[in-house]
Amino acid sequence: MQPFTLLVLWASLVGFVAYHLYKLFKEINHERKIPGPTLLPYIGRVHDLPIQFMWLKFKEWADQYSGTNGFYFTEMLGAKFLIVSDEKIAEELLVKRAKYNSDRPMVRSLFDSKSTHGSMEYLPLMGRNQYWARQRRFTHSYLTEASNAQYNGVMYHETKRWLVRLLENPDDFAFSLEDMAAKIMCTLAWDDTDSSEYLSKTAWGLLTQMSPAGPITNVLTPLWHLPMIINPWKTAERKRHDEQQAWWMERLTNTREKMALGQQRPCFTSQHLEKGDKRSNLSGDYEASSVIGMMALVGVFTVAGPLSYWLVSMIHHPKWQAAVQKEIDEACGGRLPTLTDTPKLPILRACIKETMRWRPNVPAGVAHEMEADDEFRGYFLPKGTRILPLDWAFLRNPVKYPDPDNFRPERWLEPGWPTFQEPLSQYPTIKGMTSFGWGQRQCLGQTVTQDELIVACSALAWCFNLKAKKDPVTGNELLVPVDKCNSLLIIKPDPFEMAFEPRSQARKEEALRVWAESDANDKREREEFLLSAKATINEKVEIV
Ligand code: HEM
Repeated sequence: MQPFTLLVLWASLVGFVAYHLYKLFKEINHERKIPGPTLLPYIGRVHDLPIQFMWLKFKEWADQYSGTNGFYFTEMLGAKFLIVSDEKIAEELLVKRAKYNSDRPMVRSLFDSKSTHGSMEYLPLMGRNQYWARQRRFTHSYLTEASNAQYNGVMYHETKRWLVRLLENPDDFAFSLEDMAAKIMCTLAWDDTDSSEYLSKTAWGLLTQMSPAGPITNVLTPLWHLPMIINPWKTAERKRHDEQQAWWMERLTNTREKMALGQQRPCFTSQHLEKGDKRSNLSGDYEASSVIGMMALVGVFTVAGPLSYWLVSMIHHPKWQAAVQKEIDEACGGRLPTLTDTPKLPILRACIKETMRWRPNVPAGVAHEMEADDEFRGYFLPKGTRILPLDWAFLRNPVKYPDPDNFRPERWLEPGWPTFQEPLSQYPTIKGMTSFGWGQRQCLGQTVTQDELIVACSALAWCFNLKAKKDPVTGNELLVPVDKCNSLLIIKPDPFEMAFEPRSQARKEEALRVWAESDANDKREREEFLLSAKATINEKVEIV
């Protein structure tokens, strides 16, 4: 071919592509479109959205584009996002229009995250389908029953164990904190505290896999479709998934075996197996092991986040730490607080709530996916749009939360602040915070979270002065960062060092004593249970 002909062909091709891209650019950025950052054809806005601390960029765009709407639009590799920065809009879209705005977007790096094909594995990620409906009912009833019945004892027991672990090995606090949350969930799910370490491991495994900051296939989604043989992401996920499911199933099978021997104390799994599948509509063992496993798993990183931030906020705000300690000492007369003291502890509750406002642990929010086209405030929203309720923006609204960047628990305690509510025996409460999500998908763990935080944070205040650690060489205080954290969907602070100073020798001794007593009671109850099981079996054998 002649060079001139080649040149003309090239020029035509480049011209065609440029015209096509320009047309597309005009189309996706047309005037009547919902405001938002300028989009590029095909990639939308993926090029300058950082994977790390994504919620900060979303908030920056909200300040630029939300205006009086309280929302803006963006796109990433074809996925459409309506980012909501005003909680009243979230209420309208996700509560009032919940009927068709309660689906979930697919998580690319999980197999069948929405259970569209019947995997039945991850309740919080499921589409709005039959599995979600029955598992939500199941989870709700088990968590409610647990809160009405036995779980306070489990929380007290594990908190006492934690205090002693902190006394004996304070430098391991990040591990023992999470392990305490895991032990509570393991006791509720299977009455088996030995599983806690593995539960935490699987919890972080799943959380990483489903987060945009996890495998690259969550952002560059086409990579997921490479053939298995050259696809390291799929291979790794297959292994993680299969191990996790096998472990959940093994927990259920072990429970059943122990029940047959009369050696299983009550727990979610034994309760379910006793009732049988019909009562709950679950399809069988696989689904039951998954819904219970998922409940246990979710209860680890969700509670570990605010509890870790509690340490950070107390170290940085000694005045509030002293106020919480004084309140507890006066209300409880020197003994370890319990949940029955809650109405008398508004300062404690205010500091917990303010910690969750100041450092929310799901800062980007959890997306809902639209199941139908909709018209909202004069704008067209196509089916499949992901509605992201940006919690970081809600909780930094300067009208509702004056001085939003600072830790100000008085906003919950003093008349004159927009968020003040009476009576203080009931408020502040973390239940209903925007951080727990919206409408039909609202979090089912609010009571567990509130109870666990009250028990654990009050126990810390009762036993310790939480302080910065001193450098052994220079004697200078080691900085505890306030803004260093991971970037997963649910966050916690990066590892830091701190000191747990017992408030007095007497408190230290009392903490050791109450744990020894609780441990001895627990062991005695377990032995008695096993003895009575043995006696029942012997009786049955004699009768036969
Ligand atoms: C600080 C603690 C927690 C926070 C901030 C939190 C936050 C959330 C959020 C934002 C959602 C999604 C809501 C939506 O889509 O609108 C959610 C769902 C859920 N949460 Fe929590 N959560 C916490 C603790 C827990 C705990 C301790 C449990 C259980 C033991 C739990 C169980 C669930 C379940 C099962 C769902 C799925 C609900 C559904 O999809 O229908 N959460 N949570």
